[in-house]
Amino acid sequence: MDVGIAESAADAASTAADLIQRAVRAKPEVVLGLATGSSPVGIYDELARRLSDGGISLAAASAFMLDEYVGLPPDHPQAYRSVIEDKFTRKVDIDPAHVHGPDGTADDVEAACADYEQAIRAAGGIDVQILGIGTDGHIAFNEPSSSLASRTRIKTLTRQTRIDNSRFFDGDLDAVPSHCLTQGIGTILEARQILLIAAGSAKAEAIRQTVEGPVSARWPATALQLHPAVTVLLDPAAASRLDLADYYREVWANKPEWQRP
Ligand SMILES: N[C@@H]1[C@@H](O)[C@H](O)[C@@H](COP(=O)(O)O)O[C@@H]1O
Repeated sequence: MDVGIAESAADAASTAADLIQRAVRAKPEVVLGLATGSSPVGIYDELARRLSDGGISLAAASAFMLDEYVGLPPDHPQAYRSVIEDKFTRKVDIDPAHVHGPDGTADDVEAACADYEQAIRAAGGIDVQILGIGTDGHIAFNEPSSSLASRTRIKTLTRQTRIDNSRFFDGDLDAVPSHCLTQGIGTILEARQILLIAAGSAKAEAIRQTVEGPVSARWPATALQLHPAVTVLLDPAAASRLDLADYYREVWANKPEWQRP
């Protein structure tokens, strides 16, 4: 795991955009894995800025979202399909027909999840998966106790996650759906490269567990320790509980040019 502790959340987002820009230049038909939530918004803004500067084009790219609420119509402002359009895809030149998400309105949930897995495979797999992290250590919506081998499926959200996300529903906990469709941890681990971004002290414990804790379904993001190409980009507050922060800073500062994101 590469752990980068930036001076600020904005710097972390800019470093993440560097990594994605490099991947897009190497493969214009890159397949991106998109996360919702507030954490990746800085990355999306930075990519949009670079696009308008001519530094990047996503015209040949495609994308797969991590997860979706069950029961919200796709045009609901908090449906992840709408959120990703608002925060990212409408600002860049990616073809909207090439942006995919799990179907949270499907009658046959199992078939919808199997179809989603098949669509990812048919696209050749995800090249760069962007991740945030929940305060309880979830990635996508893989809540604690999720199988580390799980595939796309329906999950029940924890009360903590619904409380955390109620800020997007005017603070109304009852308005936050109780279920979601989410890529599984096994699905996420098949991405070729994974980029997790976190900021703020509320994420510090989840980050400590993710980077330094034992691999355990109690903290689902710890499964990322099993992946060979993970970059974790943090602001100082999110990194504040790491025992080995000085070591990570030293490693990052001394990376040879070819190893830099
Ligand atoms: N399903 C999403 C996750 O993909 C996201 O990483 C996480 C953190 O959200 P935020 O970045 O807003 O803190 O919560 C949501 O519930």
